[in-house]
Amino acid sequence: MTRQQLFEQIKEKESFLCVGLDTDIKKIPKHLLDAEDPIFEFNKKIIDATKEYAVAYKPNTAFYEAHGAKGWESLQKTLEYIPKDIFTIADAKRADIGNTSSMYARAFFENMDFDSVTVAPYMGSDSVKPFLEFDRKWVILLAATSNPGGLDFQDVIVSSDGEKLYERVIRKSAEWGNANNIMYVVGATRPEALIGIRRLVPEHFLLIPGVGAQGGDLKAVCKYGMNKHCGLLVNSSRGIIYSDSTEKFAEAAGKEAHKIQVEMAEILQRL
Ligand SMILES: O=c1ccn([C@@H]2O[C@H](COP(=O)(O)O)[C@@H](O)[C@H]2O)c(=O)[nH]1
Repeated sequence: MTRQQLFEQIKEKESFLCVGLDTDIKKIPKHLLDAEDPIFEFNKKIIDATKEYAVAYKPNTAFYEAHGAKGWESLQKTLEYIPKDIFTIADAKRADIGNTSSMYARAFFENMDFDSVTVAPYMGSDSVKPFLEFDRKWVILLAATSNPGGLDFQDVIVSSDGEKLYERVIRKSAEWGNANNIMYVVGATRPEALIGIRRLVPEHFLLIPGVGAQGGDLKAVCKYGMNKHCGLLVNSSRGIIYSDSTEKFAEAAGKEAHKIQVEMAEILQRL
């Protein structure tokens, strides 16, 4: 998917909501467990109930990989079920030496046809560049993550002018691609980081996880992170998909997604 197509989705739906499909077999309603593929059944209903409000879906691959070959199958079926005009993110946090990264890229972009994959930057340019060789595909690079331990390394000062490691990651990696093929992950739990990040990459999309279950604040994220085209995809996983554990789970997820979309529409109108 191109940047322009993503802008159009955001405008049309008045939303920059990404629904996280972190589907945990232990948390899905019991009545689905009799289905042949309970994870896919759950995802189908969540997608049906939220697709009007979402511009992106982000399955975290860990929840599928944990089930081996059957889990990969559930992931593939889920990907195929997502409407084609909605942006898809394989949250896999990959990267390795160059030839291995090429294989990861093929797995998510050729074999599975995701629009994007999350990539860990720690191994540097040759580990990231193979992901950038695919037309209309995106790398979403981890920058300032939402978890408390993110501060352990990402905030270490790496130069005499006070540059932090996550800022170095963004500044350097922005030279490997551009705003049409690189996004950055910034946690909603640290909106203050967005001020400096926007100075480094004013035009790039930012993927923001951490609203909902992790307590991040949507308004603060928008205040510091939005650019004139929006430039944000804000993810909520557990806060939406597990808002109810009864047979009405999908309806509840739809309501939760709608509530966030209404808030987003108000913010977008002020742009
Ligand atoms: O910094 C990061 C990077 C990735 N994630 C992922 O996003 C979702 C968040 O789930 P919630 O249930 O909405 O908390 C999950 O897949 C994480 O692995 C993140 O949270 N923070």
